[in-house]
Amino acid sequence: MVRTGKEYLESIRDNRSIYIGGKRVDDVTTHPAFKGITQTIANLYDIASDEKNKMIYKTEDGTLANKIYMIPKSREDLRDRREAIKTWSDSTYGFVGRSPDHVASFFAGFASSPEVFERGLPELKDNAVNFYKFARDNDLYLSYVIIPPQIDRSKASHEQEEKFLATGVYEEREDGIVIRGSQMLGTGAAVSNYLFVSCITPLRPGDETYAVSFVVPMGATGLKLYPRPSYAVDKPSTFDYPLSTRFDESDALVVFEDVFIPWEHVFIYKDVDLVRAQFQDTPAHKLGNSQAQTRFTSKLKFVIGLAKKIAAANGIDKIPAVQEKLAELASLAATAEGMLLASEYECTIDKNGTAVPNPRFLYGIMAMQGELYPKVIAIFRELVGGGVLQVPSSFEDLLNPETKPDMERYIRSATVNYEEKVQLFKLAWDVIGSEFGGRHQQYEMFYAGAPFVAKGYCYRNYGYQEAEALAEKCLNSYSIPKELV
Ligand SMILES: Cc1cc2nc3c(=O)[nH]c(=O)nc-3n(C[C@H](O)[C@H](O)[C@H](O)COP(=O)(O)OP(=O)(O)OC[C@H]3O[C@@H](n4cnc5c(N)ncnc54)[C@H](O)[C@@H]3O)c2cc1C
Repeated sequence: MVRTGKEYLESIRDNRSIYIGGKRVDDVTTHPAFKGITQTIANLYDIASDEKNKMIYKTEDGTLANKIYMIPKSREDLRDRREAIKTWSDSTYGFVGRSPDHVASFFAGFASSPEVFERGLPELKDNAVNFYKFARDNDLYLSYVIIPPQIDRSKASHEQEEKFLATGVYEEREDGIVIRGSQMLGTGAAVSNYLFVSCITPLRPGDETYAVSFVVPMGATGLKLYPRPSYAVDKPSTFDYPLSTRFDESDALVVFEDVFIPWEHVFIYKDVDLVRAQFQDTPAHKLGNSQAQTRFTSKLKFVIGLAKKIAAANGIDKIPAVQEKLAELASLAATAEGMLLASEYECTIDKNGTAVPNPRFLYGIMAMQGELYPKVIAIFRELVGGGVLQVPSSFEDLLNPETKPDMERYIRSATVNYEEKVQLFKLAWDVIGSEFGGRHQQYEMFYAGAPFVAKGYCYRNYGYQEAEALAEKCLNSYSIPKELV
């Protein structure tokens, strides 16, 4: 089944506990902090359920599902899956990081490797695959929190001041477990159906209480979300803040106040090594991050397109020095896209027959992302100049008969009229200068772990043998001369 937007909106009216501005949110689909993003996600589901967008596939079990859940079996499948993901990311211009395709990709990776979960408790071994099928066949929106809260990073979870600061097992019962503690950072969690909870940060011996992996419906009793301030509220209009008002997916601290999780929703129980293995010994992390790079590629293209249009509007695009800056932007975007395509072209087929993106290129671009995106934004910032601030406070100044003539006369452009100019520059500000834009720099630097973590993936996955063999070959091709000259 592939859901429509309306079905998605109905599915998230479940009395979930979200606190914002000191109050509990009544209905996430109508609250001003979430209305924009829920409409955006609903639109994604409408796109996917429309056959002409080619986002539906036949699963291994003969059901019809959204391609975001596909387990790719070949390079062609990877391409097909990427094109589906791109259809979504182009529709949000890459500004919704944790759209439903992100965690769905992780679950496709889990389900492709059932033998990894067989290493754990026998009674739990089928749960990840069963939940994958349930999520796939109901086209669910999954989000995740897989990082312990930022308290004292020099200490393991079991060494913190209190036992249940990070999410852990408080009680084991016959029918399931009781979870207490908190986890960060639930992007999109407020508007998703289920939350996947685990820990991707390396756990240490003694951390067994925290070495779990499970899912929980967003409406579960005791599950509480504390989102950061919304960037969508109090904005005059979408014309004034085109991205903030529609794509603010929200990030939230998640608190578990003794939340009951039935065994069928538990995939890993008190197993430090298996918690690591679910991400690294299955294709989950690679499929999830190839989704992320597809989205990132859409975003870079969008920013570069906007930069080009703004340069033309200001009549600076004919200046060779400006063309050089536009070329620098283009080369950065082409590098990211090229690495994504290379990871697909150079994929490998694992022992389960799953096509896995090549980690050399996938983690190669992820390791650069923390510097690449801020660099793109810095160049864009330089190109737009003060134009982003030489705009009226709201669209109403373009309509008011007292102010409109001044707008028409003084907000001019080499190539576009005053309305188009204001529209262009307000969009640019939402990329580089609004709170939403600032959060996006933080997002691109941290969503897959801190920059040193992303570089660690690159270090471990480059495959230095080939490079070292070349260096060795060169070293062996000469030696100290036998005689003095
Ligand atoms: C906008 C946004 C959205 C996010 N969405 C999600 C989400 O949906 N789900 C989720 O689970 N997580 C999410 N995250 C959380 C993200 O995964 C974490 O921010 C990330 O793992 C880094 O952890 P941290 O923020 O605690 O940084 P820390 O680990 O505290 O690191 C901060 C800085 O400390 C320094 N540092 C710390 N340790 C070391 C070290 N060992 N060596 C060298 N330097 C070090 C580095 O300079 C590092 O950049 C999101 C983060 C952001 C910013």
